[in-house]
Amino acid sequence: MSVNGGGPAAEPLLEIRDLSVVFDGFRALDGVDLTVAKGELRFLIGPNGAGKTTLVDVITGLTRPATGSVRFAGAELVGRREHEIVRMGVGRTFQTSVVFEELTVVENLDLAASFRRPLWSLLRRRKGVSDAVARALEVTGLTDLADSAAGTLSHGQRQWLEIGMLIAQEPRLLLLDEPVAGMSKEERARTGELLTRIAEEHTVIVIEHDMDFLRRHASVVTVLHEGKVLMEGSVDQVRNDPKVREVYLGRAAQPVPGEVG
Ligand SMILES: Nc1ncnc2c1ncn2[C@@H]1O[C@H](COP(=O)(O)OP(=O)(O)OP(=O)(O)O)[C@@H](O)[C@H]1O
Repeated sequence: MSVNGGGPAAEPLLEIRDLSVVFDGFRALDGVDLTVAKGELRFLIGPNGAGKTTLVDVITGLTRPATGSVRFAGAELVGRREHEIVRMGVGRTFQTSVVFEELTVVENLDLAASFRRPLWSLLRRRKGVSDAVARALEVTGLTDLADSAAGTLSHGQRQWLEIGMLIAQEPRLLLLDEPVAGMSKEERARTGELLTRIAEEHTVIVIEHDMDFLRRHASVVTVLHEGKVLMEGSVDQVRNDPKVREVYLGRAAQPVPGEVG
């Protein structure tokens, strides 16, 4: 389905075709097709167990699919190791924190940045912070906290640091898993601005359940359900789609998109 108003098709960065993942006979993903254009900020939603995390796990090389292909900037990712995929420019956040509490904000960013740097450049003495670290500090708004220990940050600041650690690796594609979970209203608003800023220079895929956040910040939304793409469209199209409403209404514990936020 075209969701960009019929204009010239943007250059695809991620092209997923016929992707299936089977766990002990159970199809966690079942023939998923997904195309994300360069520079897009794409939201991925779906009820619990829809396959969102599994999809990100396949893109990042953590899980091997039974069938299908994942092409990133024209190169096949299926069959590659996780660290190789990171080096190719795909970064992700995890639901569990990867921040070193006793290190400062800038030290955490520097460590993350060094992950993609060739060994010879690590052996050279560097003065001050690298461009990638300086940019990550600026984009996340953490410059004033650069020398604070990560362990002293608030929950929101810590989430921004994790996003900053990804940016410091200068990925072309960022995959963020529920970046506003547990955040205050102000922190959510700041995170929305942060994502919009990041999407100016990167392609971003965000798994997010928070409908209020989606209404404010999402443009294109892909809905997964039982391992399949149920639909793709604008927030309004998704909210008004009878199939999507049924999927969410069928699960009393989850809000219908757009009605509870
Ligand atoms: N390693 C695994 N072994 C067996 N089943 C798994 C494994 N990982 C995921 N699953 C199953 O695959 C389905 C999809 O899980 P997944 O975590 O991708 O869903 P999700 O959309 O991310 O859900 P949530 O919103 O709850 O995180 C679920 O039914 C889950 O139980």
